[in-house]
Amino acid sequence: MTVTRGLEGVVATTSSISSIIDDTLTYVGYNIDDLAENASFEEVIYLLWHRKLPTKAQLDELNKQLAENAELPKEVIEHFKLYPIDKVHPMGALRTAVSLLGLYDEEADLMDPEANYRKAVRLQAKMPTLVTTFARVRKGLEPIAPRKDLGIAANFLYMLTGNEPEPIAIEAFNKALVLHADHELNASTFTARVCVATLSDVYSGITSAIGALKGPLHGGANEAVMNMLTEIGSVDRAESYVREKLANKEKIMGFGHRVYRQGDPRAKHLKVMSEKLTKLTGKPEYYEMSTLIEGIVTGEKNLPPNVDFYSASVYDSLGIDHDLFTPIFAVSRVSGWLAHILEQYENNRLIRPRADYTGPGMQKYVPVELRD
Ligand SMILES: CC(=O)SCCNC(=O)CCNC(=O)[C@H](O)C(C)(C)COP(=O)(O)OP(=O)(O)OC[C@H]1O[C@@H](n2cnc3c(N)ncnc32)[C@H](O)[C@@H]1OP(=O)(O)O
Ligand SMILES: O=C([O-])CC(=O)C(=O)O
Repeated sequence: MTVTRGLEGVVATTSSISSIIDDTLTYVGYNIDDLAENASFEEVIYLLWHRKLPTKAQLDELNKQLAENAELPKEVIEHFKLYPIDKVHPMGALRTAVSLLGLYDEEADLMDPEANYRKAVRLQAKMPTLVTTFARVRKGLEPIAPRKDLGIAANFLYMLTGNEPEPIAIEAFNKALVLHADHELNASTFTARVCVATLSDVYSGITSAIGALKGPLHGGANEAVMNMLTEIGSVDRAESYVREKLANKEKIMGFGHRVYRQGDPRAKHLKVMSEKLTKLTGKPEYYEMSTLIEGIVTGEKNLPPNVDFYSASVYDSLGIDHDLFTPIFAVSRVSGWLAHILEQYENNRLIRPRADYTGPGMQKYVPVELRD
């Protein structure tokens, strides 16, 4: 048996959702650069789920469905209040809450394609509300209900604070949502597909995917980047900090990628937003620190920044708590996970690879009282 560690380079499925070819990322053939500059997150959701951009009427209909489904069952809000709030990471809360949502969805185990699509709409609609509601409940604040007249980016920021966000904040947040929406067969998407390939339900698939995204080698890296910037604290400390880490063979969060070699095409959009927003909010040092770190890591290790690196200072500039960064990734990526889950159901085969056994050879069972 040949083992490919971490399944690097292994092609495990066909998919018509997104592609990474020669370091270029496309969603259904649309270059991510084009989408980041021009598209709303809702248009991208439609694109991923239907493999075409919506007409105005189709987009209006999707927006209406999302708005109608954004409120949470009151039981889920009450459940948040039972969590050991000061010990719970919001990704753990989100993973649990999505699983709980499944219990209140009468169609949870209904397997026909229309029912699965309806569940996709309901889950996508509720993800921002789950994150913002938990963020408020844990601070002892009243949850703020979603508004029907706001898109997902504006609504998220509104539900978090109760204030209507500035246009620049909506633009930045929408761009981040567009950039994180899908990424071929990344670890969390693969997890979702493995789960539903057993013909398990959509909620189980998304719950599993959230668990995989949480890790710091994947979506959890954006929070880890912010922790690093906070720990460094000032621009003059950045160089020695990073050089010491590299000398100790420690990883610098937000750098490197399993697939990209020349660089992650999403990072440059977030870098531009980070420069703009950190200046506007009077915290340019986070951008300056980031560019300095980028120069060192790229120079020393030839590792360019990935999507998580500049998203950290963007979200921080928007006044968002650092442990909500990865849940925000999930608010966006759930669109891709759902697209992949629906695609998996359409042409399903159980995903079950093999392991090359390296344990002991055949052994004889010895009763417990005779064992040394
Ligand atoms: C949305 C996303 O999921 S994007 C990725 C987010 N994750 C991070 O930013 C965490 C930091 N980055 C990493 O851990 C890795 O680059 C990964 C997990 C993203 C990709 O990893 P892989 O392709 O498996 O590379 P692997 O971890 O085997 O590293 C290969 C070599 O590069 C080094 N390397 C990789 N990333 C980094 C890094 N961020 N900092 C320093 N060195 C690194 C490794 O130490 C290793 O060196 P060695 O060969 O001397 O032992
Ligand atoms: O593709 C990957 O391995 C990780 C990544 O960048 C993503 O999920 O956006």
